[in-house]
Amino acid sequence: MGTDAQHEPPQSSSSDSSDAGAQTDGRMVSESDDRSHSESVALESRDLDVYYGDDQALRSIDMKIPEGQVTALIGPSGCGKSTFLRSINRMNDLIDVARVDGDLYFQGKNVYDDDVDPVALRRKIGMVFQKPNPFPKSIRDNVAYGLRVQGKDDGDVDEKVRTALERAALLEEVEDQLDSSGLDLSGGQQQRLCIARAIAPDPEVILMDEPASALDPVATSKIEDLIEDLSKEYTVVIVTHNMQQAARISDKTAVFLTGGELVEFDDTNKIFENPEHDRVEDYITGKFG
Ligand SMILES: Nc1ncnc2c1ncn2[C@@H]1O[C@H](COP(=O)(O)OP(=O)(O)OP(=O)(O)O)[C@@H](O)[C@H]1O
Repeated sequence: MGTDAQHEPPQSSSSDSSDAGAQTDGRMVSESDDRSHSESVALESRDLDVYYGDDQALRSIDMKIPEGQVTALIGPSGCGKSTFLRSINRMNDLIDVARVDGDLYFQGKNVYDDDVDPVALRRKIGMVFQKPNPFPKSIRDNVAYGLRVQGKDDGDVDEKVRTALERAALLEEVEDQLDSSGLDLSGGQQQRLCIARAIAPDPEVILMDEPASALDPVATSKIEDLIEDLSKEYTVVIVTHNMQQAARISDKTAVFLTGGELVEFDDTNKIFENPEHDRVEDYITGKFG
């Protein structure tokens, strides 16, 4: 990372919620938008490129992801949505051929700086995957695992496990079976268990890669309600193939198109009702993708 003015780190996203009407994403935030009152930046990518070997998957991505909101990443298959999501908490580090250029700021710090510990980073930026992947352990131990890896498993583990299950809208359904295997739950319950595991260590950000795509409509609807709830406490970034889902649950939408380009990023209503780019309109209206 350079030290010139162009590469000055952004101000850390404080919890200051007093700057309603402040400039964000180059636009004035309307005071009439309820959620904009607390719109500070949680994550910011600058000129982010990602390569797999010689193939470039993302091209010069600049994006400011607001704190305490749901940001949806949409676009056709292979356009780089998951790659971008994984670059936020350095999951791409686990792919041998992946290489990242550019900056990704979280709390005012470039997560690609040499002194950042990716494991510690992932405790603050949790992740939920497409396929529910509970451990072959009890429900309690699945959630407690999230605490254990953060060394927060002292004292009131049970209380913390219950709190996480409650936040994940699962407690009521599993209260009497905390010692049963997580694998015995339905797909939708397993996904909420994975969400409970991700939020147990109290992260700041939750990344979700198509978290409902393997679920039936009822389970999907529960996950969508949960995501909206979670955004009251966490910043949520979600990859989805389902445009109706993006329109229903997100505050901001980023549209990636083939070639790994971020074509448009704006309020979800604007993207779906009046996008700036014809290519985005074509995608939204199903002309391709
Ligand atoms: N582990 C990998 N090794 C090599 N190339 C990869 C790897 N993961 C992704 N790619 C390539 O990077 C590009 C972007 O993939 P990515 O999975 O990020 O897209 P996506 O928009 O999430 O796609 P989908 O909607 O199908 O999941 C694709 O061309 C893909 O083939």
